[in-house]
Amino acid sequence: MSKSVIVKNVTKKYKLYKKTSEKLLDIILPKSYGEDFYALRDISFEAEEGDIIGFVGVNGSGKSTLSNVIAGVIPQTEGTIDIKGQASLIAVSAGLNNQLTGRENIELKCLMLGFSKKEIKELESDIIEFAELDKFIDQPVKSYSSGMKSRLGFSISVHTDPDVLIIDEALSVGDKAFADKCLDKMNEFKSRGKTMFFISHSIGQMKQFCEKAVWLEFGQIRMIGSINEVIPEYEKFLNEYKLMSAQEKKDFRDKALQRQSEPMLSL
Ligand SMILES: Nc1ncnc2c1ncn2[C@@H]1O[C@H](COP(=O)(O)OP(=O)(O)OP(=O)(O)O)[C@@H](O)[C@H]1O
Repeated sequence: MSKSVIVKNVTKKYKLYKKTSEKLLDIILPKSYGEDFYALRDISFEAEEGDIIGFVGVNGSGKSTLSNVIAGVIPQTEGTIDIKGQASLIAVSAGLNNQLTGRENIELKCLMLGFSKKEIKELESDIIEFAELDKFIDQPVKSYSSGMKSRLGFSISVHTDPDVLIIDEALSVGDKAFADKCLDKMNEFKSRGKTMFFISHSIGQMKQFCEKAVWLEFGQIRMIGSINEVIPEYEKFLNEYKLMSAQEKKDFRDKALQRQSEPMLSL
């Protein structure tokens, strides 16, 4: 098997400012203003062709940030990501221009991926049919429900045949029938040996679909392995986490963030 995605020492740092003036000072003065916040810290793992990897973790653990960084939607602050081929992100709000119609979004996304006008015309009807948008396809996307946006995003992504597919909570907003249709399409991709990353708060969907899992905790990898190893440990943690009081959750989070902000030791 050959490697399709290599994520090496990836860190994503944000600056948190208390006021806009702090942000301005940070830009114009050499002294640093604002507080560093690590949404991802020193993430490394590799995926093989045909791997289906689930990202799990409680809210704010960095799943979407990691998806966006792998898809090239946002840049990492440090580290490298090597991808064999083209990656495509499917997320509820990803990649659609709200001012354009559904049809214009199809054209724009396909043009950006290097398809010719003729190829786009050939793909268009399949994309619209799969997305079940019918007459709404010529309405601006800003008038779409979150389910409609998700269906359009999913349909464009799967029909442009990416090598690496990243699905971030995109199935959670549609209805069951559409989710089943998407799962069928994802299974087709799986049988064709594509690499996929899958994020869902549904542990059932994770177990059904993924073979491996990366458990993120406040921007760092807590565990990585087969789905059968990681999910039981994650569920055990979730049961304990759910029982924590708001203060205990805050202490747990503060401790993790404290560990995270300590300087990293290099080996
Ligand atoms: N643009 C930004 N500026 C500052 N902090 C950000 C930014 N985007 C994300 N973060 C922070 O990074 C952390 C990770 O966020 P992310 O959305 O990746 O988590 P998640 O695991 O996908 O959460 P959820 O399950 O709620 O979707 C959060 O604490 C979030 O507040």
